[in-house]
Amino acid sequence: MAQQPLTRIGLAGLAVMGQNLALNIADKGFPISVYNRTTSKVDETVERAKEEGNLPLYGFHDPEAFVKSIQKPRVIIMLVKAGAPVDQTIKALSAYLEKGDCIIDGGNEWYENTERREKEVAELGLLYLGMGVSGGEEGARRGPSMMPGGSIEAYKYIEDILLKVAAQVPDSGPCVTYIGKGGSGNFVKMIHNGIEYGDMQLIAEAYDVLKSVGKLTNEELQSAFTEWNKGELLSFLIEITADIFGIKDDKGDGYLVDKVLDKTGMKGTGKWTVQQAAELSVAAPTIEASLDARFLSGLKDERVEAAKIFKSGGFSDILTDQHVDKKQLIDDVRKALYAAKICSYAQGMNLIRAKSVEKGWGLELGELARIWKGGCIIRAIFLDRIKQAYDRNANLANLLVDPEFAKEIIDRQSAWRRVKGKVAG
Ligand SMILES: NC(=O)C1=CN([C@@H]2O[C@H](COP(=O)(O)OP(=O)(O)OC[C@H]3O[C@@H](n4cnc5c(N)ncnc54)[C@H](OP(=O)(O)O)[C@@H]3O)[C@@H](O)[C@H]2O)C=CC1
Ligand SMILES: O=C(CO)[C@H](O)[C@H](O)COP(=O)(O)O
Repeated sequence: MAQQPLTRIGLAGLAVMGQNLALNIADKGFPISVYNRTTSKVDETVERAKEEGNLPLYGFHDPEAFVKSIQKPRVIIMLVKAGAPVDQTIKALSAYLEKGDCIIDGGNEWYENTERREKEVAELGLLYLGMGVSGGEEGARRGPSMMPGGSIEAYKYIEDILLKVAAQVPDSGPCVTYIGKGGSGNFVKMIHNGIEYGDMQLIAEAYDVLKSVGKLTNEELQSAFTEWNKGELLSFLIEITADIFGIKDDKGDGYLVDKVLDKTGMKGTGKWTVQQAAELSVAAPTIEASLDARFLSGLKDERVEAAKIFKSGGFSDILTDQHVDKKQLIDDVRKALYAAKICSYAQGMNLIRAKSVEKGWGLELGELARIWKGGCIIRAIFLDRIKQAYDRNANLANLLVDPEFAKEIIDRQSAWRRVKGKVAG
């Protein structure tokens, strides 16, 4: 490889997130060195950098050459699988790092692992950040939401990069801020994911009510969700839900959504959120129910067997014969979904507040709502209202008692009750 000037930053771990974040950083004009344990991914990333506009991205097959290609103090972002792979990557890189250099874990890591590693690398004179990154492949490439926590000195080294690489929201700025000390960045990202679980479950239940009780067709479902996405529910998850109803199965007849197996798993952040809720004695019923729903959805074979047993025992489909005013039901479900969403976010924010008090992190909840407004999976217009609630009162005990949210819940309770009634049959 020809001699090249030292790069500004390094990134190790070139799967979906790492590859796209590295290209994003290069695209914003910061020369970057990249490395991956399996070297074919290095070559793949270098090839993409060429194709996507000759971006200043340089690949290395060997950790020593990789580390030495970065200007001092060196900053390296890791985007590898959480757990042991992070320890192994730190070990491989720290052999060549020098005092004052900095390691950033951009993965979905358990916050206590970050706190342990921060102490371990401090013994080598290295700085450490745990930085949650949200937005999936597209967000990483075009602008994610990032939640860096740990060494403020390390954050200052790369603040200029993060501010440019993050999603930019016109009225509220880049979707990144220094979160706080220790593992706070990972903790906040974990709760973000718990909220994401809650959002996805609420949308799934809204879909189920409209389909099972309202007998809406996919065209009607798409139209309802598209309308919802123009108002208070405007969000990435509602937008992609509307889109999926319009996609035809390219391998057979009908719509893709009707062919998708109703079975899911999870990688762990939602489970950690619920475990933390129990540890902190904070009620988080929506997030807990969404985790339970994932457990149950995984038991597809058992559910099919159970349905046969109940049907043969005379348990009929109680929803079939209800009279339904579709327009009224769509409107009621929209209001119920919004009210339930307020409750779910209130639970997530309560968890962050409780942990912040326990750890002395001093987290600013309004600022978290601001950096979730763009780039991340839970991005939504609704986060503006949460930011405003904390601007009105930074010490708000619960989002539900903010006067505006309280009014929104009260205004929607009749609709919410009607949906409950319809579902109960
Ligand atoms: N995928 C997503 O949409 C999102 C993921 N995240 C988080 O970001 C992180 C990266 O995610 P993603 O890009 O999906 O990648 P994966 O979580 O699938 O991890 C794959 C990467 O980890 C590396 N790796 C695995 N084991 C080791 C090891 N023992 N030593 C060194 N490297 C190892 C792989 O290297 P190799 O190629 O050699 O196997 C590869 O680079 C994870 O923590 C994930 O939870 C966060 C937000 C969204
Ligand atoms: O972190 C994320 C977004 O912010 C990813 O969506 C993550 O992959 C969530 O995984 P799962 O739902 O399987 O736990």
